[in-house]
Amino acid sequence: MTSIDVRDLTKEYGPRRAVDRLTFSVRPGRVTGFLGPNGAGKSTTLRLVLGLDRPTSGTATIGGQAYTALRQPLRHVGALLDAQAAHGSRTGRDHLRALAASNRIAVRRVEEVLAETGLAPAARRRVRTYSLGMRQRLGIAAALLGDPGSVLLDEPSNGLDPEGIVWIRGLLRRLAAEGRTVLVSSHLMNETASFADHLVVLGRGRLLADTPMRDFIDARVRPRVRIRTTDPTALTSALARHGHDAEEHADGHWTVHHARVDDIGRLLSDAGVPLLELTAEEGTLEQAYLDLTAAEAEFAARPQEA
Ligand SMILES: Nc1ncnc2c1ncn2[C@@H]1O[C@H](COP(=O)(O)OP(=O)(O)OP(=O)(O)O)[C@@H](O)[C@H]1O
Repeated sequence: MTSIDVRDLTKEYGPRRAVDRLTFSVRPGRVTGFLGPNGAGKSTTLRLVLGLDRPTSGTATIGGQAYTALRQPLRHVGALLDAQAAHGSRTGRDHLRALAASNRIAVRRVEEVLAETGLAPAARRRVRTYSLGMRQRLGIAAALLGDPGSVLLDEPSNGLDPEGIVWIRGLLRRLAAEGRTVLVSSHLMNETASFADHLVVLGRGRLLADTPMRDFIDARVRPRVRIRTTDPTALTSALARHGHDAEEHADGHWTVHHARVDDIGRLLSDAGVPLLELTAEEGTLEQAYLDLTAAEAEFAARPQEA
């Protein structure tokens, strides 16, 4: 299966560097979340990978080849960049049939992707009558039409209802499990956390992180433990003996910061503290992402302060 390789990629629009010497690889068999604040350069990078724009310098390849060098590119890479791209006066089925014909894709694939994206009942309707969520599904159907080894999706959950969001999550996981290369940009952290294995994070055109999602979170958010007990005195003294501080909350539960549930559970058990609840509070992707981008903003602000 194919990797997407971005090497020293730079794109300047006049004096503005939208993408700045970016190097990363998107590997097959996992879902890579593509994150970064507004204007970080995600869409520009996707456009460069898809040959829709020319880099100022550097390269972006899919399975070692530039997109523009691929014969029948939809068979190699499927992309959803702009769900509004389909012609409003065509039916969903005709839109996909036209795409299949111009890319020498078997027409049976049209029915397969209509079924896969849940659009079969709406296939005879004109695209202009589609809701935002249906257009999004049509864009995803088009991306899957050529049964591609790589899939690039820009904000695929956009406009989808809760059922659609659950569906896209399963679809992304399945595409990765089939060995495909899956890159998904999103601003929704909870959503990204539900499907991504790996993250590539940009800030002001540069690479801020390229790491497994679990490592990304663990490196930035210290774990906490949530406790409820019938004996707060025994709890706080047992914790204090081991150098832990506990914070009490209005509803009576306690938080031990910077601590692992296994360690706290063991020491409270040894001390005979009666427990009603003992829960690991793992860091979230949102906390870790905000921590990284805040640090980046601080770094950006420093030269101006000097
Ligand atoms: N065609 C263009 N002409 C001039 N500047 C552009 C063009 N396309 C993008 N830019 C600029 O490049 C930078 C990166 O934009 P880009 O759209 O790639 O970011 P993004 O990470 O996708 O943002 P968002 O999350 O808002 O979609 C921004 O400063 C943007 O204004």
